[in-house]
Amino acid sequence: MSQPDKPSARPRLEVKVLDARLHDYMPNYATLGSAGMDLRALLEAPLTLEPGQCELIRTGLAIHIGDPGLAGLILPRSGLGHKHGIVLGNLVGLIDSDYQGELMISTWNRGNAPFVLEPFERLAQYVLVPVVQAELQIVDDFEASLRGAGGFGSSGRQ
Ligand SMILES: O=c1ccn([C@H]2C[C@H](O)[C@@H](COP(=O)(O)OP(=O)(O)OP(=O)(O)O)O2)c(=O)[nH]1
Ligand SMILES: [Mg+2]
Repeated sequence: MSQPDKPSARPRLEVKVLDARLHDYMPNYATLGSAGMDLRALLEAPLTLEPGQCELIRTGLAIHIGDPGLAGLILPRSGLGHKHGIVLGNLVGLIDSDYQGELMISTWNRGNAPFVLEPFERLAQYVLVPVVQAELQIVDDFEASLRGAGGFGSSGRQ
């Protein structure tokens, strides 16, 4: 594409700031091409996560997407996950378009060393994605496909 960094029209999402300190730390896209906005840990003091420990961490923000054609994803930050083993207890957070509560981050230390999470540290990222809702239609048989029911490595490894 000739202008890969050209910003496209952005949906406008309503956000409630549940803790006034967050006004100084509102999520944003770090670069024009960033897919996610970083979410910060709303903590009163540093929190030590022991190896294997998982805690639900507040973000202080509620985002109402309001459009069933969109959803939010909470994803780990790659640096925290790869270098420090700080990932999500639910692996991925899926935020429904009608959810109006506070965004919470299930924070899991899957590593071998304690990790100290600092107040307002960027902990995870929020990605807005398109969603298609489906209707299920019950049938007795499918029209045959090339793959059929083959899966889980049925095509080999090479
Ligand atoms: O990491 C997450 C995952 C979910 N949520 C919120 C938003 C989401 O819309 C709601 C419900 O999430 P989900 O449907 O994944 O959880 P559930 O266990 O099925 O709960 P529920 O019965 O409320 O749907 O919880 C978060 O704040 N953070
Ligand atoms: Mg659910």
